[in-house]
Amino acid sequence: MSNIVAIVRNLWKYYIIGNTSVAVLKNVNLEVRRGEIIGIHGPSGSGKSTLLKIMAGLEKPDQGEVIIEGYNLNLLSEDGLAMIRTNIVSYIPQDYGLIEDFTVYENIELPLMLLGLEKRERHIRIMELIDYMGLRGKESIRVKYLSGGEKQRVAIARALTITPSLLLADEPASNLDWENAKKVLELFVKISRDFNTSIVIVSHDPRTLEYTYRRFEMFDGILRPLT
Ligand SMILES: Nc1ncnc2c1ncn2[C@@H]1O[C@H](COP(=O)(O)OP(=O)(O)OP(=O)(O)O)[C@@H](O)[C@H]1O
Repeated sequence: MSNIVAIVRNLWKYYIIGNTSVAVLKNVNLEVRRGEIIGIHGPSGSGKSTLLKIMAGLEKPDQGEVIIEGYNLNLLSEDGLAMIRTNIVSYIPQDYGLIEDFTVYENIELPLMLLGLEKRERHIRIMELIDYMGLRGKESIRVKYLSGGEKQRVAIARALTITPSLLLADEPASNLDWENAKKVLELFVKISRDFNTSIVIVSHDPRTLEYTYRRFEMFDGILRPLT
């Protein structure tokens, strides 16, 4: 197994805004090592979410490439990209990406159904994750009734159903007060230790960087290491 989980090489992305084409990622390069936590800090609109979505195979770059566990995402079909998302990379969107009317249990169950696990196996895995994330007792509560911190923990539990090599977290602490944000960030540290998962956390809050080992700044589409 290679020590490098992901390589982002010479990545460019443009959006048409009004009548003009605007570069939102400008020659972004990044290597993610196994088991490390990378922090990317930058203001709103600097391109952080766009980078994560491209790394998750949810959007395509205009130039450059992303290689995850040896797979060049540019060369994969839609089925291939779906395989990456169900087996290797988990992306946690800023709005958690949960189904608000479903219970905690049902939200965590969905990806396990996609993986084709039997009901009994699903149950064992769901309860393991519920315990791991400190959500015991909340299984049958609909997500819409949970606090922001609890929703974030359900979103992380769902992302962990596959034990990903790479976990991409978009502003995981931004909707939380700092006490709850710290608990979530400590969980990411625990996950990287327990499963050797590589984690990329993007945030506009510089305090988030305290929980990461290698730090970068994104400004106007340019990614630079922070020293
Ligand atoms: N699908 C899209 N179509 C057009 N423009 C887009 C699209 N997605 C993002 N943008 C623009 O690209 C720029 C970068 O957006 P992005 O969401 O990557 O930034 P961000 O750093 O994650 O900010 P935030 O934290 O506010 O989400 C913004 O100016 C945004 O308006």
